Amino acid sequence: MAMKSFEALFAELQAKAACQDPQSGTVQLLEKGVHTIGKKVIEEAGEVWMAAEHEGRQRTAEEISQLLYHIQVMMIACGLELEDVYRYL
Ligand SMILES: N=c1c2ncn([C@@H]3O[C@H](COP(=O)(O)OP(=O)(O)OP(=O)(O)O)[C@@H](O)[C@H]3O)c2ncn1[C@@H]1O[C@H](COP(=O)(O)O)[C@@H](O)[C@H]1O
Repeated sequence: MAMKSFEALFAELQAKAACQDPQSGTVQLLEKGVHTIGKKVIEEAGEVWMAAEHEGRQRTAEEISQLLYHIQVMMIACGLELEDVYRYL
């Protein structure tokens, strides 16, 4: 399986947002706005917690990937670049 880095996914999502690809789930989610995206972030965070407590390493990794995705969608919805976040790390 081809691995995708956090940075590569972010670049892909920014490109999708820029071209407004109507097939893209990301574009559809961005249209719904920060309130809906925020709910997905919380939902995925809860799923990470539950997986970590009860579902093992692989399910936890999967849920974390979904949380990272939704965090990136939130960043794009807020007009944030990777550097805007990285400067606080
Ligand atoms: N990495 C992801 C990714 N992770 C999670 N998700 C979305 O998050 C959902 C998971 O949420 P849930 O756990 O609630 O599962 P679900 O019940 O299927 O979710 P619902 O759609 O019903 O809310 C998935 O169904 C996807 O819609 C993702 N959607 C897209 N990507 C990647 O983003 C890129 C752009 O995708 P598109 O915008 O769809 O072209 C591609 O590289 C994709 O692989």
